Amino acid sequence: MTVSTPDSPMPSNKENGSAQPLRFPVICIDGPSGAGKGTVTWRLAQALNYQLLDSGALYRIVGLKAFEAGLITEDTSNAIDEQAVLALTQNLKISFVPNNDSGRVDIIVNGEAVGEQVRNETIGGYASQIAVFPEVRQALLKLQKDMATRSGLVADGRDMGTVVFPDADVKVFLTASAEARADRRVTQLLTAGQEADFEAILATIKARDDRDENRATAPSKPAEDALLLDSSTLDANAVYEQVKQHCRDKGICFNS
Ligand SMILES: Nc1ncnc2c1ncn2[C@@H]1O[C@H](COP(=O)(O)OP(=O)(O)O)[C@@H](O)[C@H]1O
Ligand SMILES: Nc1ccn([C@@H]2O[C@H](COP(=O)(O)OP(=O)(O)O)[C@@H](O)[C@H]2O)c(=O)n1
Repeated sequence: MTVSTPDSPMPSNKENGSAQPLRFPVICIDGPSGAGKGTVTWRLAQALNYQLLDSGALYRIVGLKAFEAGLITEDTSNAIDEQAVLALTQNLKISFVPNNDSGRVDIIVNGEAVGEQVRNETIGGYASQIAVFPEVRQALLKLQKDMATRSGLVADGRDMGTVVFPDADVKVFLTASAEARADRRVTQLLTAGQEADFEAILATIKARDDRDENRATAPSKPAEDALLLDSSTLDANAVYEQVKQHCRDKGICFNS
């Protein structure tokens, strides 16, 4: 699998000691579904002119393709063929293109744009089913690391601060209660003109949390040096301001 993004010419804007080689800053935003990671990641990437890594999109694409290939079925008790998912993963060519209208990246797979369907909860569930496979995670590791070699990076996921970028300049683990996160999903779906059942959404969020937190490889958990931020009672702006201040404390320079 390969991933590309539009080249960014921005050099490091982290204060750099003259004895150290120039390296690009990395900011990791990890946490469970609906915590607000994507929202704060987008704002940081915009403000800093950094690239954005939506690592969840990688797992979602693999989950979607595995489903389309018949490797995942609706019945979650059926075993999934890890080697077949791995082979499929290795053949994917993915690129991310920032989309100012949606405030997320558009995902291009093998030259074709993937629709918004990839963001839905069903595909999120498929993603978490294939995300337990160590070899699939390994196949996605190098390309994620490579994204930090071209410019500053804001990376959104579950294991950005623990596994992919353990030496990152800034690590944040953003949480919120399952109820607050389900409530946000309901609002999101209703705003998009879709139906939303709070109890059903809460149940799927809890099931995904459980799978992500309890898998053996790269479970979702805060890095030891991460700032823990509970957004249950904070609006998106307050979260952004707190994360921005933490970035400043860690030496990241904002122009405004
Ligand atoms: N602090 C917040 N308070 C309320 N709603 C929020 C907050 N942060 C994000 N949202 C909204 O919640 C939904 C999920 O946010 P998102 O950033 O996609 O979360 P994640 O990437 O962690 O799954 C979106 O509709 C977003 O606008
Ligand atoms: N770094 C990552 C990112 C996502 N994932 C998996 O991919 C799924 C979808 O991630 P996502 O970030 O798109 O999900 P949301 O938080 O947006 O709902 C997660 O539930 C995880 O199972 C992962 O294992 N590691």
